[in-house]
Amino acid sequence: MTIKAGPVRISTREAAEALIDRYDNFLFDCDGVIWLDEKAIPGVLRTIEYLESKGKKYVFVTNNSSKSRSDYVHKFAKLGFKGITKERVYPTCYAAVAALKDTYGIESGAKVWVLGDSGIEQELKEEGYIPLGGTDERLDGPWNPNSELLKVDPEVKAVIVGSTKDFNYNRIASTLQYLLYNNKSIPFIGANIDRTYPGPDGLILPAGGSVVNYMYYTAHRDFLNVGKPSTVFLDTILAHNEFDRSKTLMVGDTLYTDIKFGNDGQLGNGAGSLLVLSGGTKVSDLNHLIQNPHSFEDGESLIPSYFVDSLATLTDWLE
Ligand SMILES: C[C@H](OP(=O)(O)O)C(=O)O
Ligand SMILES: [Mg+2]
Repeated sequence: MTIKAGPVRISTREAAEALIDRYDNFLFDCDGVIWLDEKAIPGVLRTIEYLESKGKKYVFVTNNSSKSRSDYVHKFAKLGFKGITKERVYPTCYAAVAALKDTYGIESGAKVWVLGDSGIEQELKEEGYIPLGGTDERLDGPWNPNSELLKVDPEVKAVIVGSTKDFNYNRIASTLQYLLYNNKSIPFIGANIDRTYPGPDGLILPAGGSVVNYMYYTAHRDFLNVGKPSTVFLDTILAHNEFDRSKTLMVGDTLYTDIKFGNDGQLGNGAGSLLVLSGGTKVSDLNHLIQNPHSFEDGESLIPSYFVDSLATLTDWLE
């Protein structure tokens, strides 16, 4: 299947070289770009090492809030990536905690209700916040209408909802109490809008956006999305790393998070998004978007500047 117009397919050595020459800094999405669940995508490590040898700078940006930055450092090391420190990993659990202070002025020491995995709890503790809910074992098991955790702690200052596989009725019901409390006045931070993520062997799995949107629907109130495609998140990452926006490329496998993130953020002077086809988006999805951009919300902002089969393909030509 061929693409009719729009993004440039990187399919030759010259095109790969020109692409890499054009950018100094790379933002890499993780699920579907670097790994599929616990397995690295073959050849990706080689590409990262190649970029490193060319003096390129890079960081990782993931909407998966289940793991903290320290957990991700371990995951990278386990998969053979060298020298990936905490400062180079931006999961949305980190972004959610940053938003407490930066967006809502909530000081450390405050209690925060969590519907999500330990990544959020760990990042909260690191900044001196007190997580409630989250992985608390009293929320495991069958529905308990007498649970003490259905009573709102009035000291809770915010609710963070993100990715979790432990999404059960006790957790939903307790979280709902906080989201409705005091005329819905407690800030509601969403750490993920992804509907699905690509698992191994082509399996498509529900992602954290399904959890966040469940709470959005049942509480009937909006949330602040702190993850991709938030331009606030992008600006923070660029500022931390002193990356020149015009020399930065976003590499991702999802159109409405990664590609929109690069496009809305005006990376690469308006040409700073590279779609890889190793994750959740197939060439037929891209074709469909290009042919019918107006049937998608803000469709133009989803079209990548470039696309390539996989990050690994770039170095297949270059070495
Ligand atoms: C899909 C997403 O992860 P990312 O692709 O942003 O690493 C997620 O796991 O919700
Ligand atoms: Mg991805």
